[in-house]
Amino acid sequence: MLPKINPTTTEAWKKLEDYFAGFKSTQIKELFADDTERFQKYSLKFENILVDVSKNRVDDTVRSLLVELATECGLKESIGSMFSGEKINATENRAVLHVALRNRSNSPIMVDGQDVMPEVNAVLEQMKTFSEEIISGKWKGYTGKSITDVVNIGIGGSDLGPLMVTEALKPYKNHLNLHFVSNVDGTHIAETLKKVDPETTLFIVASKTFTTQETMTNANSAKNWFLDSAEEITQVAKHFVAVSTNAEEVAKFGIDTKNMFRFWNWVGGRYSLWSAIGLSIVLGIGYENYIELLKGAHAMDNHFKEAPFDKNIPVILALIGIWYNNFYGAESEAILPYDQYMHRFAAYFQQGNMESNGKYVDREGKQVSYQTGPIIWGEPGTNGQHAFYQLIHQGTKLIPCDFIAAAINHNQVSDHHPKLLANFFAQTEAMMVGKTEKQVIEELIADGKSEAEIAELLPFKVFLGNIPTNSFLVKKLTPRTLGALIAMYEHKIFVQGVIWNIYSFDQWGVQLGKQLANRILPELLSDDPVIGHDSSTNGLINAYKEMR
Ligand SMILES: O=P(O)(O)OC[C@H]1O[C@@H](O)[C@H](O)[C@@H](O)[C@@H]1O
Repeated sequence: MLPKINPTTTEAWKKLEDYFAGFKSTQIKELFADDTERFQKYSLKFENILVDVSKNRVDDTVRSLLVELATECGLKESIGSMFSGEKINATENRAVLHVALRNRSNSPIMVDGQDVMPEVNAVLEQMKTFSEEIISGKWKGYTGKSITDVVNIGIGGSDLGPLMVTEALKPYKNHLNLHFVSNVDGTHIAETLKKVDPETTLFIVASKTFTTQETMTNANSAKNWFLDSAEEITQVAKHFVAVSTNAEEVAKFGIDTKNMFRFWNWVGGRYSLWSAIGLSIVLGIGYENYIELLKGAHAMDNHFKEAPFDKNIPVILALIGIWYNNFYGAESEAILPYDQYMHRFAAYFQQGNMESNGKYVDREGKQVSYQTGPIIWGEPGTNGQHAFYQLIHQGTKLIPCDFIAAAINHNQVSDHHPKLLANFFAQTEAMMVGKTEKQVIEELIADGKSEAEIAELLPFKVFLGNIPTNSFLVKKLTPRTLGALIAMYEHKIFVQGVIWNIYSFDQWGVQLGKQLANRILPELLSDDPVIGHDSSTNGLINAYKEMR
């Protein structure tokens, strides 16, 4: 079980607070000036991934106190508890074992006295056989044609993971066209159905619970659309498969449970791309590439389990995040991949982080007195540079940024890649060094500005700098590398949750909106005026009824 330690009561927290008082205005560039070895000391290597954390407001004392904090908060024991299948998701009484799904060394992992690995491997085998039939064209639709298009219908973790990964690994894609439908807005399914042919389309209904309103609504609409052409209900079996933990609901929907790929309640929705929820990934890039993704994640799992905290990449990243979140008061973190294929990566970890660590109640059931999970956001570079970087450089908020790029681009188009990377390196440097008054004056003189003009423009052109960044430079974005990167961020989230003394694997916060929507839906369908809510909600609903 996870310990219940309020981090602010630890010795390390108090030492960090004391140290922070004297350290807080330290400039990162001064830390470099004081130590020519800083890059070597503050960068870590994992396979083909270089993680440079040297451009942070962290010195040796901060790093060792943060490591002390992790130790005092019982991180070592907590990692052991997760990997050994203890029910660390206490509010749902479940183990947390996405690591078992990618446990390529196959060592036994026990839940309730039973090794889960044989079942994990059996589902992988089922995914392999099925995907080979679809990809090779052996699997035929109801008119005898092979499948050309796959539509994944899911939302949240049952959508974002497969979508992000299949976009990131597009260079590994086969001939199948992948589509993802998540939003209950009819536009999403309608626009997708315009692009596909019922004779050659496979629908994957991906839902852990198989009760999610959006997914079931989209799945029913897809089934009705299909039956408009196919007419025979038995033909659904050739075009609809399910991925779920809920066999009963799958059968009720009309999908034969032999066309169901199962997973288990110890897989959290936002950690499920490693489970059968990854079926659309397997179909899109082939089984072997999917296994490479799992292997990369497994290698990162082993690093996380075994490396000492001061050399442990997810641990160091988590601790640096806590330093900014809890001591500097930073409210958000930006994830900025300089890789167009990774354009959904920030969105994916927005759910990963914010659903996991967006909690105000600690593991004792008490309201916390300190900040927990940060707001996560981001877009691919260089687009962000021409949109929101202004605020990062010269706004009033501290935004620590993660920069991710590959040394080798999958598309070697003239000099695009050196230009992309020049921007990557330039931004992390600019964020750290800023631009002093002296530099601005020199530039303005060189531009031929008068003294009066210089005095007027000067304050607007100064950059304070000292904005912290982590840089992740990978050799090439392969399935294995992507797997390792995803696992790295997952474990960072876990470490932070352990230290903040919260439960990272439930998501009760999404329930209230669902409950209220279920109450309002029948009100929208009737013609009677609505009076049971506050005056704003009543007013909006009644106005909607008049407008429609
Ligand atoms: O896979 P399901 O059961 O349809 O759930 C989809 C999503 O539903 C949301 O309500 C949950 O907050 C997510 O964690 C989950 O991924």
